[in-house]
Amino acid sequence: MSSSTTGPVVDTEYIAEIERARRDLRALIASKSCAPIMLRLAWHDAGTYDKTTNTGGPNGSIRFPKELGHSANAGLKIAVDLLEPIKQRHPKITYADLYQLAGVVAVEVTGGPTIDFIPGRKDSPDCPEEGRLPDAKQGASHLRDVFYRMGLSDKDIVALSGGHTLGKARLDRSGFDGAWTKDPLKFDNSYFVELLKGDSDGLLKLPTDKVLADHPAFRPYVEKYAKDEEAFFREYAESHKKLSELGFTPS
Ligand SMILES: C=CC1=C(C)/C(=C/c2[nH]c(Cc3[nH]c(Cc4[nH]c(OC(C)(C)C)c(C)c4C=C)c(C)c3CCC(=O)O)c(CCC(=O)O)c2C)NC1=O
Ligand SMILES: [Fe+3]
Repeated sequence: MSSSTTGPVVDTEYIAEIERARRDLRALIASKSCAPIMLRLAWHDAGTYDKTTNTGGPNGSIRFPKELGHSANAGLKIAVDLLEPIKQRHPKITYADLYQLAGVVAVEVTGGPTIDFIPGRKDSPDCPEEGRLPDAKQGASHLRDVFYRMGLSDKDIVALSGGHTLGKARLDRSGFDGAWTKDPLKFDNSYFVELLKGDSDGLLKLPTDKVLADHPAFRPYVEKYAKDEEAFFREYAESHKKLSELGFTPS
């Protein structure tokens, strides 16, 4: 059976290859300062998961032009193309594993928490329909619809949104502009500190960011993470692992 149906055989050689790819990813991310877009790529591959149909999720399908063409994925071909040479150097590693490993490394090399990574995701030949990722212009019920569909919780919504500590929005991609934090290449809890400050000094807040501070179900987590970076790191690492393993049963 090919790995496309049963997934890769995760033997000692595959695990050794993963560690070699992890080193290549550290070098790539350091040389290109591309941690934010790598984290966004990992999320956008995983964030299409539907627990009811067990479709979508971290399966490498975002590499196909059809899914890259979805409006929420604008700009992500840059990340896919940056990773292709690493895929060629480590052909046994599935795209699904490579993209999630890139997201884990992106968080770690920018000062964020260590995230447990279990390999073995298989690549899918199928792309999910457009519209499964959240729309930044909507509010709490939309966020919950999307994240609950993935099998994630209110806590996951807030913790994962903390990933906006990295990177920036670009007008030509999403229509939004600017960074969420003062240091977009540092993974820390400043996203939550800025959220509680309200609109200030030219930093970005999407409608889906603002709702985290306004909605009673989300605000307690925002306050917790703004006050206690270790708690944010701990709970972010749990949510990141959960999202990166949607639909995947680590063996
Ligand atoms: C919770 C809802 C949510 C929404 C609606 C969202 C939307 C969103 N996220 C980003 C960029 C964006 N997003 C992210 C991490 C990210 N993104 C993301 O939402 C998903 C995937 C579920 C949509 C999750 C769950 C995570 C968590 C780590 C990074 C690191 C960057 C900066 C990328 C860069 O600098 O190039 C943009 C700007 C795209 C651009 O202009 O290049 C937008 C519009 N991000 C959100 O969190
Ligand atoms: Fe985002």
